[in-house]
Amino acid sequence: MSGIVQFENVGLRYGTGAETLSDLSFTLAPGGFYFLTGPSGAGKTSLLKMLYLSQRPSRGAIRLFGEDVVQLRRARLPGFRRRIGVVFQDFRLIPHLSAFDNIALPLRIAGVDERDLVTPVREMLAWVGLAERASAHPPTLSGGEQQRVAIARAVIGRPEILVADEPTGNVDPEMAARLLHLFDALNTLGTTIVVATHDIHLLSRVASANVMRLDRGQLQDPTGALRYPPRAEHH
Ligand SMILES: Nc1ncnc2c1ncn2[C@@H]1O[C@H](COP(=O)(O)OP(=O)(O)OP(=O)(O)O)[C@@H](O)[C@H]1O
Repeated sequence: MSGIVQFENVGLRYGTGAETLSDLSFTLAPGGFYFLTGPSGAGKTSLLKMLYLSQRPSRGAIRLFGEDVVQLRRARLPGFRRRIGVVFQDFRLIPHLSAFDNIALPLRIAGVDERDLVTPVREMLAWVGLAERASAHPPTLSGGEQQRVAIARAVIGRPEILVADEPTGNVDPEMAARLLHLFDALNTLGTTIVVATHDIHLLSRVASANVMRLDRGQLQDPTGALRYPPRAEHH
């Protein structure tokens, strides 16, 4: 079955304790919008880490873009990671770079000419409501402002997959709706979106979204829609 992300019987165990995640089997369709929800400690962040290749599973198979990534050679990891935008729960901004330069980073790494990156970075700053804060450094920004810089940095390179861990945890409901609209717009352009959130109000805001629910380390998928998606969505 074709999917941009495929998990098959994936389990994750930290150390020698019980499995944190067990028997995860699901397929994400290219161009889909997915929410990952579940109680605190259910394993949402752990699942996302395996998805963006910062954590190997203890068992099972993971394929991204049709390729097995569990046995991937280290040298090939950066090539895969470039195709995935990540909004980390703790932002991971570079403190000595301005908001502008943090957001420009993926474009600079991709070799985009300096003249060509000013407009997209400024547009992205405006999108997340930080046009006036372009030269501010992360330590001088509020939590919500840092979160918005992190989101702008994750989406500016138009990644094929966007993974966001609680991306609206530090902003008010109005800004949360605006950020979700940004994800929706990116989704319309073809990016597959995976958003982990506690916030059940967010879930109803994207009409086409699928909801994946984690509980005690297992994915609740009563309809089987995740394991056997009806078809890829086209926009
Ligand atoms: N690096 C690690 N080493 C050991 N245990 C870990 C590690 N990371 C997470 N855990 C444990 O795995 C479980 C799931 O954590 P995880 O952060 O994935 O949950 P979560 O659903 O994202 O929670 P939250 O919504 O509170 O962020 C927790 O019991 C946590 O203590």
